Amino acid sequence: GLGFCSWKRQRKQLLHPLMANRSLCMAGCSQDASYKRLINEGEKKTVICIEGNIASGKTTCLDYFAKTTSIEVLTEPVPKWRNVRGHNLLGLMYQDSSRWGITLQTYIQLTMLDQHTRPMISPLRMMERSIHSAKHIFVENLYRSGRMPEVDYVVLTEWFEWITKNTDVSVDLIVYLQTSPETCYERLKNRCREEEKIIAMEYLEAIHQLYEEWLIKQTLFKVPSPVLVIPADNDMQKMIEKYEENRDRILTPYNIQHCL
Ligand SMILES: Nc1ncnc2c1ncn2[C@@H]1O[C@H](COP(=O)(O)OP(=O)(O)O)[C@@H](O)[C@H]1O
Ligand SMILES: Nc1ccn([C@H]2C[C@H](O)[C@@H](COP(=O)(O)O)O2)c(=O)n1
Repeated sequence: GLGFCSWKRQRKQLLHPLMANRSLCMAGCSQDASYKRLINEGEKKTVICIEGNIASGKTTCLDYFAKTTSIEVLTEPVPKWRNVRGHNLLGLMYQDSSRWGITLQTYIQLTMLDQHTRPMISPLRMMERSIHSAKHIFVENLYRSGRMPEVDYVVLTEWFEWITKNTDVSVDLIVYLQTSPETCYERLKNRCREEEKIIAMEYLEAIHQLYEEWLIKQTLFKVPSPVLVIPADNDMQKMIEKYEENRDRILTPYNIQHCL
């Protein structure tokens, strides 16, 4: 019928050395989500999310693919987070995360929903992060570290669950730029974003641990798609080589490759 992969083919993907383990349930969820999009829009569209710690090189990676392909590239809407009708939510959050963490994350959830659901202008969309990592990494970290009250966490969770059930925020492939927190710390200092000057090594370590639990160990929350892991501690030249080596795997996710 629609040409989706069989379970057998989905499972073969586990054999690729760069692919992180994934549960059987995930494969089903991914199929359902893709199916929903296909029904809704009449043609297959593919969404690839670039994930990784703060300053791991996601924007740089997206810029590279934006320059070398004709796909649609959506960077994280950080400018919006820095200026919501004159309010800098990112700055407020870093000044006082217990007070403003919930405010920032509520707005990030909205802006990521907007990114996921806006009409696609090309058959292939590459996004920086996703509504999934906003919830499973950043909200989770605020809650676990005692900087988000349980009542705020459960309200955000209810919103997130409603969104994932009732809208199409599906993802076909997660590309995880896997870095050490030390590398991110160095890159963060070089990037020198004003609001982030306060970020300590411990914060990057906590985000790193959550990413590893979510995408590598797959023990945190359900992963919404297959995961391609690209070690990303290397210099720019080496990273470009890795992007080229993985170009086909990134731009033609396995479940799409075998079903067209
Ligand atoms: N492979 C790399 N080696 C050294 N510096 C890098 C590399 N990739 C990105 N950078 C630099 O590190 C900083 C963070 O990169 P960026 O792409 O903005 O990360 P992210 O979008 O993940 O936060 C930027 O100043 C960028 O120029
Ligand atoms: N859900 C999120 C997403 C991002 N942030 C913060 C982390 C960074 O300071 C900034 C942008 O992230 P980057 O692209 O540099 O990795 O936004 C957050 O607090 N919550």
